[in-house]
Amino acid sequence: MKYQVTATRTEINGCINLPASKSISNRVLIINALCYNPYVAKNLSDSDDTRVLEQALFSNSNKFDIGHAGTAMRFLTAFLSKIVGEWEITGSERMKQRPIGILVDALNELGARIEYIEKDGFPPLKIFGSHLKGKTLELDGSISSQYISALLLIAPTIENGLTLALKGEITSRSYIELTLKLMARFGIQYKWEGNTITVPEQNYLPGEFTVEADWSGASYWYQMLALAEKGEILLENLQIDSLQGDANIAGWFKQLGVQSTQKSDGILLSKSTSSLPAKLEFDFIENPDVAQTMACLCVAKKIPFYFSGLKTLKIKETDRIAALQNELKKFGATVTEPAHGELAWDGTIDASTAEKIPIIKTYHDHRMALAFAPMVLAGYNLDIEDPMVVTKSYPSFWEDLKQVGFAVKVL
Ligand SMILES: O=C(O)C1=C[C@@H](OP(=O)(O)O)[C@@H](O)[C@H](O)C1
Ligand SMILES: C=C(OP(=O)(O)O)C(=O)O
Repeated sequence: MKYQVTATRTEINGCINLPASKSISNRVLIINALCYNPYVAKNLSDSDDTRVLEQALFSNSNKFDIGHAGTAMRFLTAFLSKIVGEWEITGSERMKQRPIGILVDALNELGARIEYIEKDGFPPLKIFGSHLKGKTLELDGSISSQYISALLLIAPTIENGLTLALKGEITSRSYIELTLKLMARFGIQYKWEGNTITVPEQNYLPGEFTVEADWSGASYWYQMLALAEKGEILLENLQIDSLQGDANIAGWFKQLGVQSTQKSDGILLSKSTSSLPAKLEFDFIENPDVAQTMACLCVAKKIPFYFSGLKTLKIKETDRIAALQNELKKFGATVTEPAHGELAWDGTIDASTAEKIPIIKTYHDHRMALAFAPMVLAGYNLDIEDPMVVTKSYPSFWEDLKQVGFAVKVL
């Protein structure tokens, strides 16, 4: 199936009820399971990634298929390692290509027994859960912060707690901070000094919790407002003062003419008259999930860019570097990869590769659909292939677009 997306006007106005953060939801689900919390978290995400984790945690089976959900795969692997029993976790074909060896080695060192069912270093996994004993582990922090978060979440419940000595350049540090801040909300004490995080053995304190609106999902509305000629969007329940690292984008978008004003019921996005920068440079090491938003925005606005901190993009839902290069070419933009983890564009549009109605491939990656659809506000007509990929993080995206006046037609 394809969607044909068209902007019926160049102004957008409306109130958007954003999805809840799947990153927060999935951490709270694990914490609640670890402390038998009698309170169900409020405003849990309705995304696929949260649904699969919730289903696994409340299932009577010992075999789980978590589809495309990276956090569910990593967090559940750590969680099941300390639950006595035999478990199997698998996922989508892509999940079977996303590495998990660093986490598996760490858990095996703590006393679990995890075996690879197909290929060494990758899901699916067979887990023989047992009593884990904590120690100091050296861990490569440069591949995915999700391994670190997975270990931290179970750390207080392991005999003697856990100390992680992180090696290499730490990627997605804001997500490690998110994990620790949420653990602290449930009573956990920890120390983070230099590259060493120590979590003593202790009990999580059950309690009530409400999940925040999703800042990565908000990025598409910032992008739309930056592209629209006029308009105002209220992002309901979104808070500038957030646990999520992607709240950084409120600052980034100032230079792109989008103003964020905190209101009692959310953040009001409005247009300011500031002139656009001649070139944009961003480091995505803390914010990998908004790289596609910014790349599509720059091409639509014809702003040359140099992006760094993108090394982990090749092992996400798809190889996002290649996916961006392939699809932005359909707009005439040749985006280069000057070095591993970098993307650059000189602002040139090559008419010979620009397509009249680009048909955007989504590669099983929600963020390809979410980041490309807003480009229609720059005057393009687009077709988006396999548009329901958005349910991984933002199930109501197409409905929200229609609500503010976009035409979305099934082809
Ligand atoms: O912990 C999390 O909730 C996440 C961490 C990040 O992954 P990496 O640490 O693999 O970069 C991010 O890209 C992902 O969408 C969610
Ligand atoms: C990378 C993402 O998710 P995950 O790694 O949890 O599959 C994402 O949502 O952009």
